[in-house]
Amino acid sequence: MAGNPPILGSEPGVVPRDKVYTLLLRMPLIDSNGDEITRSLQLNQECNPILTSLDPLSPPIDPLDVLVMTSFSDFLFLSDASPLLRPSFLFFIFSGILVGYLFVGWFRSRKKHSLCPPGPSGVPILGNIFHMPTEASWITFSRWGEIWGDIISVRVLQQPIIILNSASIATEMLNKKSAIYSDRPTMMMGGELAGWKNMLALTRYNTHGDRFRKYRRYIHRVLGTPASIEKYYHVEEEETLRFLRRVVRDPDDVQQHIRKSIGAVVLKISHGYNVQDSNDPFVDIADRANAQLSCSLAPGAYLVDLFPILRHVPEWFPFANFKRTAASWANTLNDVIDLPFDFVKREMFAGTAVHSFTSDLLQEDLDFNEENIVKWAAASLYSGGADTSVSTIHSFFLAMVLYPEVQKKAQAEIDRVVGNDRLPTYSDRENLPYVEAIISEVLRWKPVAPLGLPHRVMKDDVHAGYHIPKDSIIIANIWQFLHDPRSYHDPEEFNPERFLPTGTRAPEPDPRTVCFGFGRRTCPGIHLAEASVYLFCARALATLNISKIVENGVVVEPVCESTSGFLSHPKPFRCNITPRSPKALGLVEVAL
Ligand code: HEM
Repeated sequence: MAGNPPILGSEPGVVPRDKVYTLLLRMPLIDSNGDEITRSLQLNQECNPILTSLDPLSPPIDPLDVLVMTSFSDFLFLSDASPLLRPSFLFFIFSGILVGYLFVGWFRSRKKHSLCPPGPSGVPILGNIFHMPTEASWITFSRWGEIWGDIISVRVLQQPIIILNSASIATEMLNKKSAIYSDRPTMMMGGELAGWKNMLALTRYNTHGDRFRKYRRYIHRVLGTPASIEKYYHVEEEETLRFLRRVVRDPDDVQQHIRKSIGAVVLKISHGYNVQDSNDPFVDIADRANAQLSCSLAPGAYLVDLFPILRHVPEWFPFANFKRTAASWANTLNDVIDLPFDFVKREMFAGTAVHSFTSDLLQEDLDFNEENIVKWAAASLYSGGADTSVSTIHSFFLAMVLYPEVQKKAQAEIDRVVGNDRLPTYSDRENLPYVEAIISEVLRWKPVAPLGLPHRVMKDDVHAGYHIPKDSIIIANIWQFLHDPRSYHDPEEFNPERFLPTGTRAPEPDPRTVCFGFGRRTCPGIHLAEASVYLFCARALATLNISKIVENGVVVEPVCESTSGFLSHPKPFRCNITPRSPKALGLVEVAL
């Protein structure tokens, strides 16, 4: 090979096709004297590397001397001018490396895996990848429980996953040993590429423990006890009233009305922001961001979550749509983080800010880092609080359509305790045990997060005699805990009575011990969620009749299914909603 061939990318037009291909190295190669040897690497037709020194007079360098210093990822491919650089070739090299990597991982993990909990047997290297359900995983995991027991292990590629099918095992493991079970796995698509990793729900406990504790401390100060929620009761009361009014005027879009009102409650608490009646920019963008997060967390939706190495694929690469999607999600996320925060700062500057999570914390003398933590903690409230309570309240409406006798009983209790001259308030709650039992039953019947959020164990552990390898993902099958016939009689049935003790029967377990998660990751919004769900349900029962639609004399059965994402919602269903009486309508229409 004569002379110095041009470096691809700098002069792509003069590349001698099919003769020699030059790749730029991401890092220059340095010899033992610290001198730079070369910035490029060439491949001859047989793909053998030729390294040309920076000094044109010195002979070519033996690649064996220096190639060990590089790795595949150190090469920056600059041209598609040659067959070697075409996507098919890159794909071939890439696949080879991937298979090698997986094989070594599989070989190493094989022995340890034999001590893990039982589970469906997988295939070499890929493990149980083909067993993993993509729809309603909680049902499949429950069925596996019937075969392999309460603690199951599977492996997806090299990733061990432990599935818990018993509430007591989850409590023993995730609550009692929370010091090692509180991390989250890396979520490559949503967390790393789109940037959600800074939200509390995805924050790593292992590597970002300080940040995690600050988030939790700040949120605890504002929402940590039932008493701390009391100062937001007026917000809940106003929003439930707006909600009822919207439902009475437009009963066909109840889910949208719930979403808007719950969004308004959370934004008021997190940023002191008053939501507009329609097309509110903050609610719209936050809902879009939440939908994107939910999409990114759906198991198996993105290959990059299974093959994290794919994150290095450049955006222009064929099949790299996920990179472009992640970039667009990152933009939505930036808006959701920055816009409401900037709003608070503007209001504070103008002296018109009202009390809120963000404005209260910004009163303190915070440095840039602390301010950033407040900003993300406030956004974490919205992302954690909006969709969850919406799903629970929507499930309540579904239950009332399907179980009219339950509705009548609750209305009778409200009429007896509250009367019909006013709406129920928080002070009535302790005198409304049947309404309280309905709320417990909704939380049990259709849990919002059927598999919670995944935990990750930070150390090797032994639990119930099984080896739980460090870095395993732990999935608590909350749906199964709440539908376990060992704890709940006739679990598919919506039956609030199960929570009311009789002379001969103790109440069944309170779903709150599991439906809000475990250990140091337990939902920090539990008291706010409880307050919202209670008031929305009690006031809806006091003022509305919710029933099946009758069309041409035929009763239309509502759809009674749930969506499959990591947050599960009732699928859209039709129902008939009317004011209970002219007096109830008057209470709803009262001026705010
Ligand atoms: C019915 C309503 C709700 C349910 C059933 C629910 C359930 C859950 C569950 C299961 C988790 C995961 C816990 C774990 O990893 O073990 C969680 C986390 C979380 N929830 Fe809730 N939640 C609800 C409402 C709320 C509300 C109203 C807020 C805030 C205003 C909120 C904020 C959060 C946050 C920030 C996390 C992440 C905590 C962390 O990772 O440390 N949630 N929730």
